[in-house]
Amino acid sequence: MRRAVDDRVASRIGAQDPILWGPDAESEAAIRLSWTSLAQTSQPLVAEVEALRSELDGKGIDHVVLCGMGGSSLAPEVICHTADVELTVLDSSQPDMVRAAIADRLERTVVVVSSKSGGTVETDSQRRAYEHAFTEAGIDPRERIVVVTDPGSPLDQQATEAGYRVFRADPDVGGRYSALTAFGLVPSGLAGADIGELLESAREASPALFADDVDNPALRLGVLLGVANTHGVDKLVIADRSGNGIGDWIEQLVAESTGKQGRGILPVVVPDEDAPNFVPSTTDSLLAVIGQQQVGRLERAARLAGNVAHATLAATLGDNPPVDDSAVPTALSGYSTVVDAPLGAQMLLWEIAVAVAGRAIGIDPFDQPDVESAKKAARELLDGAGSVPSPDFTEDGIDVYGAGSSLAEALDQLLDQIDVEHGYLAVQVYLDRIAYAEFAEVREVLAARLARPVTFGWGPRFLHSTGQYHKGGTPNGVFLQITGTPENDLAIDGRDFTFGSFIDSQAAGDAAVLRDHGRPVLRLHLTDVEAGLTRVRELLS
Ligand SMILES: O=P(O)(O)OC[C@H]1O[C@H](O)[C@H](O)[C@@H](O)[C@@H]1O
Repeated sequence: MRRAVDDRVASRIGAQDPILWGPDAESEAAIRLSWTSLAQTSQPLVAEVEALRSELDGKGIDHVVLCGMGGSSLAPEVICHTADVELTVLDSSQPDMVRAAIADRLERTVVVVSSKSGGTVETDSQRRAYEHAFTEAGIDPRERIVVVTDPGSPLDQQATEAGYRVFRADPDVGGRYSALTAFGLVPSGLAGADIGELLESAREASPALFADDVDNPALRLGVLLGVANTHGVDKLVIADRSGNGIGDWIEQLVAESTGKQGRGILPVVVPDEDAPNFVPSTTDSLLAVIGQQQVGRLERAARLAGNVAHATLAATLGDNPPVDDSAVPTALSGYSTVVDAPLGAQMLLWEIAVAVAGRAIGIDPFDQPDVESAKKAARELLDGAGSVPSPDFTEDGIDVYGAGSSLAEALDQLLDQIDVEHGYLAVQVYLDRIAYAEFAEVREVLAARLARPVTFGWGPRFLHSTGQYHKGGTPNGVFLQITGTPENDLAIDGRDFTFGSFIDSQAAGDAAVLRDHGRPVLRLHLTDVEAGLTRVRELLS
């Protein structure tokens, strides 16, 4: 901790010093650090977004849909939940989900299409689906589609040509650090969240969070994560009691930023501190509680509501082992901490902490080198260049892609491959995450059964988050992939593939890349989703 203070890490991040992560990361860092001043630089957006909201309100357009993936949707989702305003987030290529979103209040809907790169296929396909639906309904898409992208991206060009309203974001901010740019602010502000207050809370907290001070909570959290990781503690169990989904936002920030070069921190998001993996925890996990709940019965956790300047981390760490390079892993594993602050401040706190941790771990926290490999494999399958896998056998309407002669045996074989000291299981479910939301409870069942960290992700959403870690991070995961036949497929205008073939290729492409990386994968394809999920749940219990 003292070294981070002496090296002025926090203030140098604030001053956007690109050399902090070493020479290999310098060129990327040089174009990725503008997030540190967004509390000020994004200010002009507040009035612009408010003006557009009033204009739309005046026309009776009050249902906001956000089409976007990863960093382009996770922040607005949290901001709107926290503000208790409605935002429909469409971050899927699952055809039933796309169709359900489009069928919902189309005549009163404005669609924000958000993509930093402007080339994400899910987002492009969702835009095409809405353009088609608006046109069919006799509604001019120019009246209803708002685009957020980086200047000069392919989406910027298409949208400008089409005559859409375009918000151009700061290109010197990466996707997962873009919460306080147009990516977080435009959809949230249109949905009715107080984005001025969000920026204000980040602005107020900035001096404390960029201070070279042992009591700086962002620095303390970052050093704790980094030091623990270099001592083999490579999981962070996040008890998200906030109920606003910030756990999923932190998950992307931590997983994509740190999970590369065979290293990193696996975030394990659980609903509260009673959940398996939080209690009991494993010796390779740190614990964090997010939210305003009483956590007094946790042995070492402290509670502190209110301003981040007095944040709990400082209080908690103050009573506990010094965080420096001599700290032994046993002192750090199972270590609990509590993060609680207004949302804008909390986001900035985590961003700084992850940048600090990345420096300690020795990786570039601003790139995501392994996400592209799965996208490429999916593209090859769609283009007919890759070979479409065939199931090894079928049982009870479930196509099994993996070893074993029965479904039960295939599952047991997969679970047996989890390393008992350092392994984890990732459950990846490419289904309608609203219709089958309850299936996520299987995480707890498996965590209790296996006594190892278990993560749960909806595909393709997780591909833009933990997907980087699964392929590039510490190689100790095993993967259970569940896909399903949709109720109805959906065509995509101007494309020679459908939403159904796209999501299939995404799952098969990711499985192929995971296998290429030597990771065990079992894919179960449910030809009857309801019945298949019931059967899988029975077998996993
Ligand atoms: O905003 P976009 O360019 O569409 O990117 C959406 C997401 O795509 C990729 O998966 C990246 O790994 C993510 O960091 C990013 O947030």
